[in-house]
Amino acid sequence: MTDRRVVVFPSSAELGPALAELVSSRAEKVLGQGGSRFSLGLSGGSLVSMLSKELPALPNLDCSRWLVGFCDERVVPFDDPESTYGLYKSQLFPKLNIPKEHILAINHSLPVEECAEDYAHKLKQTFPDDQIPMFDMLLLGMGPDGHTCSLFPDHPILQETMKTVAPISDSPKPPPCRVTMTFPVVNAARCVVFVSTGGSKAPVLKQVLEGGVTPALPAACVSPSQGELLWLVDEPAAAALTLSVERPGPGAKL
Ligand SMILES: O=C(O)[C@H](O)[C@@H](O)[C@H](O)[C@H](O)COP(=O)(O)O
Repeated sequence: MTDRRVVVFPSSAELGPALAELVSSRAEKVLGQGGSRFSLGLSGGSLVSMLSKELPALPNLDCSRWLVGFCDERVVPFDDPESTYGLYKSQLFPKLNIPKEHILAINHSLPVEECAEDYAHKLKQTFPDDQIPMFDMLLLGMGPDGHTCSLFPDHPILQETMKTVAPISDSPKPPPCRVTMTFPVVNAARCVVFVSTGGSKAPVLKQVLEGGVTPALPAACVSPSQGELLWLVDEPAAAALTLSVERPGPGAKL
């Protein structure tokens, strides 16, 4: 059973710096324990602006041994405002010293099926010793329907067990063509961190964390088999929760 922590912050103004500190401290830990790199999976949504503001604000952050991939991606050109890679490329990457060749982007010019295969191949090459690519940390968001990555409720790819990356050409949320890590990859990660803020997430957060919905929503199926699971949320998102949560004081380390 995954050790799950639910950590509530007054608002995203307090959550953002704590998230950046968490990512940085886990990177230091992995690299300090002899790891040759720190592998991090990014998601889109509000994480883009939060990370772009808070990571560069950390003093002396050295990302030269970070390896960055994407938990899911929209199959659109990088200069399309819908491209998650494109957003990070303009907002975050110029502010960090991640070597360009350590950023795993999709090949958006391929048809969606081939794009998924190509991205799966890149993961295989990047994690040659892992049967399933094992990221040190994945950062995830959750939609109001309970989706995470591009794993949407009731979609057949929720059952995928063979592929590490799946194509989707009928996403209920536009754009329709996407590629996404599958549950086997998400649940192989050493640490998964969800970030969810705002009162519009309160009902779905309660369903995901406290159960009661059958079949379980995609975000509720994230349960790293050997890793940690953290939910970082703000008070408005946590408003309906009755389970016990952590409320760290200012500057507390996670
Ligand atoms: O590809 C997408 O459609 C989005 O990236 C989406 O999956 C997002 O991550 C969630 O909806 C959470 O969004 P927020 O971070 O804004 O809550």
